[in-house]
Amino acid sequence: MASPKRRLQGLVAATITPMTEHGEINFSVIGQYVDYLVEEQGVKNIFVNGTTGEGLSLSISERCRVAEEWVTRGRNKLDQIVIHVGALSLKESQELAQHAAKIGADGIAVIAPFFLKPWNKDILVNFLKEVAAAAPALPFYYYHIPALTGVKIRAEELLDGIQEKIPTFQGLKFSDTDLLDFGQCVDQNRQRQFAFLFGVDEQLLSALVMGATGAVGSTYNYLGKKTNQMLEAFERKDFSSALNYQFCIQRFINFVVKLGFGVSQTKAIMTLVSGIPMGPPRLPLQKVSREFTDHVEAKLKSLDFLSFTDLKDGNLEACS
Ligand SMILES: CC(=O)N[C@@H]([C@@H](O)[C@H](O)[C@H](O)CO)[C@@H](O)CC(=O)C(=O)O
Repeated sequence: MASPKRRLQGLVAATITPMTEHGEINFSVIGQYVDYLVEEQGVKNIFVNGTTGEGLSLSISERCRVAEEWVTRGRNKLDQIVIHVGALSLKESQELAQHAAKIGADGIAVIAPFFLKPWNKDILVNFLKEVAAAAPALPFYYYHIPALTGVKIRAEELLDGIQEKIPTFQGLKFSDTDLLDFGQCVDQNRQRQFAFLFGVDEQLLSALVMGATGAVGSTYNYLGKKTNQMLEAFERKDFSSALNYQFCIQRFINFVVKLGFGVSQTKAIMTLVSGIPMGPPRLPLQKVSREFTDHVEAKLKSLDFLSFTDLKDGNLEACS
């Protein structure tokens, strides 16, 4: 059975795949990106080639090269690197899983195939099992994101008996707002050392209360430091401060959600906050407008989320 260094916990940044203006992957900034996450955001775990990384919009060879670059650049700097290897084709998924093992990744994750879909739990588990078996030494995570895959099989149902079928099963990345389902995943698996990684950043505090052991998300690329403050407050049982941090983070996410928020916007925000060029997204996603960037920059400043901001006295929006 796979034995990770230790259970994956804390914040995990769902990495962006940096691209050039011509739509090619910009490998040259990944080293700088690793340093930024560790030094500026205090985030030492990453989730590569997922939704935020446009993993499903990359070719198989691009996905392998991106994974390789993160593993190489992250060596001795990052704690854990999980590679998302989900694909519509089982063969491709297995190839990606084998590759992740070969390059020394710390784990693999898989979403449900979403074109020809598994229509019940057993079929989905069989698919996941075949992928996991291609990398028998790597911890395996199921990536539950029903709003995007359209596969609505409840995570709680999926977890029932999963380790008997998939011995390397190590945890769940839960990108959904159904806290009943999430809570029951935790409650029914208390004896197991699974990682319960929540994936809705604006609701993380509620998931911590339910027993989340960590979180994977796009905003930890640039709000990692702030979110870590929330985790620390929660840890020391200072729930009032934890709630203040969550509300502060929500103010920002609520603002961008109203403007229209997704992977393209994440790329633009990360460029703005980190100064590292993330480039445009790949089609079918569209580059954001200049207007969006201007609005977001003003908001980030008002919340004191940009390090170079001079916070004005009496700024009620900023969180301490
Ligand atoms: C649908 C989506 O992209 N959800 C994000 C969240 O981090 C999301 O951006 C955040 O909660 C803001 O809504 C993550 O769950 C996705 C993720 O972890 C990934 O990129 O694999």
